[in-house]
Amino acid sequence: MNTTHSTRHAIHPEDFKSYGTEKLREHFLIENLFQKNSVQLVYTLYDRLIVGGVNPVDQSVKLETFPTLRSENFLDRRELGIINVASPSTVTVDGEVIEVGTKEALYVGKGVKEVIFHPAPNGETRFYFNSAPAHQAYPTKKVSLAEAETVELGSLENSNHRTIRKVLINAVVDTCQLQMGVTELQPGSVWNTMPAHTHDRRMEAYFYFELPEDQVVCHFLGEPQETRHIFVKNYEAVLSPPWSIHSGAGTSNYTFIWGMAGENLDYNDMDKFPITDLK
Ligand SMILES: O=C(O)C(=O)C[C@H](O)C(=O)CO
Ligand SMILES: [Zn+2]
Repeated sequence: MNTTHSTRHAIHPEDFKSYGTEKLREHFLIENLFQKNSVQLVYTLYDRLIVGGVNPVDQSVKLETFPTLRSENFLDRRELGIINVASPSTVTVDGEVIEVGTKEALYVGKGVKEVIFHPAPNGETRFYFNSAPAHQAYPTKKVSLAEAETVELGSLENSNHRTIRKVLINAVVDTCQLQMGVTELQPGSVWNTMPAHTHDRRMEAYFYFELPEDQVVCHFLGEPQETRHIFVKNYEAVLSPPWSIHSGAGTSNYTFIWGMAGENLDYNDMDKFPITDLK
């Protein structure tokens, strides 16, 4: 088996308040997502979203089921959103070879039996993925950046000028509950998702990349009136329960992938907090 998996339990916001650095990192930070020729994944009990990474270097890597799922194939009861965060490469979905360029996305629906990730010719291959329980089979679809719903937010003056590309959202592709996108900070801008928000009906995971190796993002989480922070490095992810804000400030600009699952597919269903009310 080429898969390493672990489980993250859901945390009560009152308990969260007592957590120190080590516990916060243990429960919310996901490190080491890319290990040579393997799938690394975390099964969360936040809407049962799976956060994973695949790093095929010199051999193809198959997405295999694992004991927690108790299903014959990974996607027997799930859907999958993949985003390529390195060189252009290919993924085979039930025998069909699909080219996935850098930052392009691939939605794979429930019922697909075989997903195989292939190394890029230069060996620089990293696929990030999220998977959520699914109750309907929707077709597999590749989504290019040009097909994404794109919005520009923020300003250089407020250090938060960024481009949000909603690649896997219901205006672009049919999904059961998964939504994913790529947000790029412009040079000189370091703040994502400010004003910060929560969305009670969906959990979220943020995955940071294109962050220089010697730089970090200070990611904020917790209820808006009582926040905590985690320092995050390149290729690391942070879980955000529905009651938590998710926002970060980097020591440089960077890119991140957001992925959500839960009660609805309404990206705009979020409660924004005035910056001056955060504590
Ligand atoms: O920079 C941002 O703002 C975001 O990318 C926000 C995410 O899309 C998000 O949190 C959606 O709920
Ligand atoms: Zn959000």
